[in-house]
Amino acid sequence: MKFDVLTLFPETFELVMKESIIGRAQEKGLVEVNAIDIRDYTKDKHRKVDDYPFGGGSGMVMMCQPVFDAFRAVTQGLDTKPRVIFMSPQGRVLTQKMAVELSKEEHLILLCGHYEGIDERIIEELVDEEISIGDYVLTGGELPAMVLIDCVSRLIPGVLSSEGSFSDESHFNGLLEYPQYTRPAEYEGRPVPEILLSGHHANIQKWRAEQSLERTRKKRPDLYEEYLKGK
Ligand SMILES: NC(=O)c1ccc(NC2CCCC2)nc1
Repeated sequence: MKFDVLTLFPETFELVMKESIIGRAQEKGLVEVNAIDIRDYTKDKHRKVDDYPFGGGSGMVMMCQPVFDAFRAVTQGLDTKPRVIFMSPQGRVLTQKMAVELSKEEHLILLCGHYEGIDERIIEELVDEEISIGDYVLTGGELPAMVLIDCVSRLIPGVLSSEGSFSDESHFNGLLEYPQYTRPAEYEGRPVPEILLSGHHANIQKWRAEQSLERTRKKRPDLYEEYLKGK
């Protein structure tokens, strides 16, 4: 899986994306994250990437030319146009289901805006879909892009050592995950639920399924409703 990220802050990506799981996935050649500096594609000597909004208003807007040319540089020579995602508060809110879909793509281009936004013609012409990581506004699309890369990459076979653990994790089966415990069996007088020490795998599985249902009903009644409908 290849992510080409069009951004004004490529170094932020290199820092975060070479760490831990994503870093190891890149070393294994399972994931490739390229940060492309939009500013490298400006045409003027001041490397200008933004300008005042037509019609007035506060803040600056990212201009078309550097983004169009950065996009063309990334896509030239490709026989198919990769899916282009603009990280935006107006986008479809990212869910685990969407992450599973996206993890099946070979190549994604993520566009990170800054300032007050980007020229609408970029969205009309280049963007296939807008994705949001939640209903709040950020100063840039870089953090949302890193969130998307993280939750998509971990679904790619070989990226996580403990594969197959997806079926139980939160949101995978539409429910929240059961509680997790590790050694010691008692910490400052707080015991681990007996059932987990019993070695009865069938009973443990049953207990975990009940816990998932119970905590989803309590913490996320919306998901619980969905889950009951789907049954
Ligand atoms: N909720 C989000 O995923 C999100 C994405 C981008 C953003 N800000 C960017 C969008 C264009 C200029 C700054 N804010 C919020």
